[in-house]
Amino acid sequence: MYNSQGNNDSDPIAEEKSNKCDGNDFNTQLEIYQQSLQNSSNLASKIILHSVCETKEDCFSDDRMNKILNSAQSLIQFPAAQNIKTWRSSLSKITDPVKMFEKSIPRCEKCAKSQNYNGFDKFIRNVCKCETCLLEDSNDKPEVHTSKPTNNVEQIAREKSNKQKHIGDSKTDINTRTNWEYGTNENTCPQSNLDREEEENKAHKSNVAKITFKTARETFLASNPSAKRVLGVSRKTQGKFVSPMIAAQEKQEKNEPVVSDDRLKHIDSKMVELIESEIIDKGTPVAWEDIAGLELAKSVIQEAVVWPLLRPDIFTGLRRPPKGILLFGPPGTGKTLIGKCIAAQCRATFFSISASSLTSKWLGDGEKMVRALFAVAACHQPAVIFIDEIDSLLTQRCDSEHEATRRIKTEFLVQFDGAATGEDDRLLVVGATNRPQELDEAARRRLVKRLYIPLPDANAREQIITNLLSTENNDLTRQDMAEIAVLTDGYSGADMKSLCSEAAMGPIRSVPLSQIINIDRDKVRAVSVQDFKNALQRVRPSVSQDDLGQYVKWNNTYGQGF
Ligand SMILES: Nc1ncnc2c1ncn2[C@@H]1O[C@H](COP(=O)(O)OP(=O)(O)OP(=O)(O)O)[C@@H](O)[C@H]1O
Repeated sequence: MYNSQGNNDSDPIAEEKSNKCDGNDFNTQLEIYQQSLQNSSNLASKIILHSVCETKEDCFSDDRMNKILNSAQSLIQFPAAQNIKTWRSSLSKITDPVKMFEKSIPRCEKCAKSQNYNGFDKFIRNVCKCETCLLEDSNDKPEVHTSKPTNNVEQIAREKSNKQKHIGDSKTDINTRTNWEYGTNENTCPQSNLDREEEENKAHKSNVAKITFKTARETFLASNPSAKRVLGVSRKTQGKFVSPMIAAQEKQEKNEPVVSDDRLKHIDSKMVELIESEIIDKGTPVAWEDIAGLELAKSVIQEAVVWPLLRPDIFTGLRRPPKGILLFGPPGTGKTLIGKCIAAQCRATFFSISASSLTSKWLGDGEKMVRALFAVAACHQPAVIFIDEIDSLLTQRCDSEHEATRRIKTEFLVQFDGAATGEDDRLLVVGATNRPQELDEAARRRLVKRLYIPLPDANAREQIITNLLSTENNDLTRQDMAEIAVLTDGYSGADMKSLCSEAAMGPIRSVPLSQIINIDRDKVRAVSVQDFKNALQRVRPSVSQDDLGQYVKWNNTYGQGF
């Protein structure tokens, strides 16, 4: 059926086989297989080819066999161009597809001699569990046949590029060649040809084995490159013991960020790293519409800081923006939201730190931290430094003040004065406090704009309810929401959020306990007015009227006056 010249013109068996098959169907399958060689994993390709061979075993014409042989060559990933000749000539003599694959199986000598050897099966499963192979597996760095020592992974990568080239060759073969010219046109003695072929075949098989078989470790590392990391450092047999702790430290030192900006030259690189990872806020940007009410505060902020930060060329001289603003008022009224919104509107980097963490968490390093914070912010301009609870940093001086706290405070004032002194600097400090009366005079003087952020009025509360319910299934009308807004006089923005969360739990609580795990999301009923009425019993306002009086008084004395 398939003669050594590869000429099948007069082969009646081949013709008969060809007629038996549905040519289109078979060609489609082959095409899928050939495509899979380029796009799928080797294993996937092998499986596809296996099914092609299995189902169409009795209908291979020579032309189709040519195609399969070409595909098989691509599949096996030739180790080196010089082996192509031998490989093709040996494959061209095989007519039975199963034998053809057997021949292409990378196998050890022991397996090859074994009576029970079922190469095709192992080829499909890509395993060989004989002792020789297991031994080879444990020496996880096989030698390769090139002059330069390389590892298996590099070798495979190189072979992949050879493969691409080879696939191109194969396609040409399919279209233009009917003869296996490499194997048949050689003008040499047949016996010596056979011997040489045998030797070359052996060498080739061992090369294929090295490439096709990967150790478990190599396979694992190929799919998990990060697994290459080891605890501590890797050691040689004669190597000195290195503690993982020291190694980790050294590694950290090596990984230190390159200090590219002069302003960071004298700053502790670990602090820079910490600020960049923990203090720079990368949360969702806040828009003005997200902040309910507070219209006056918003318009002052827009005019005083947002526009100047966006157009520093216009806002010069007397129009130069303040370096710092203070937002004061009861807790949970949206001061942090405003800080975030300023940063988002100015497309600025938002640094958010709580002053109390400087005096507690960073006590001892607080001074350095302040210096580092301003230096990093200067490198990330435009930047907004938001300091929550600024009162705990800039309290009025007293005799009992802790030395460390006093030093942090002094450093803050020094940095604040030194910051944004250049014409092009775009740095804004936003301080927030619930206890403005505790701020010292120096702080008040520096935070030029002092804005009262009061409790939300009825309209703002209604807007907060509307915003929060927009993502929940509810059957509240506008009038219901307005009524709830009236009932929540004295609630802060944060209180309103708690109230809505509590009400949203109503429908869940009405689901019988036995169904809570399996119930369909759509079957949970909508949030109702009654849920809000129940929630109002549980969530009470957190700000007292007495406190409010103090804010109003301070606002009248030091505030912006609205
Ligand atoms: N005006 C508002 N508009 C919309 N939501 C608000 C408003 N005020 C408060 N909230 C809600 O309350 C939450 C807390 O607000 P935020 O942290 O800004 O308050 P704060 O004034 O900074 O509080 P604190 O003084 O306790 O730090 C916000 O995440 C938001 O959901």
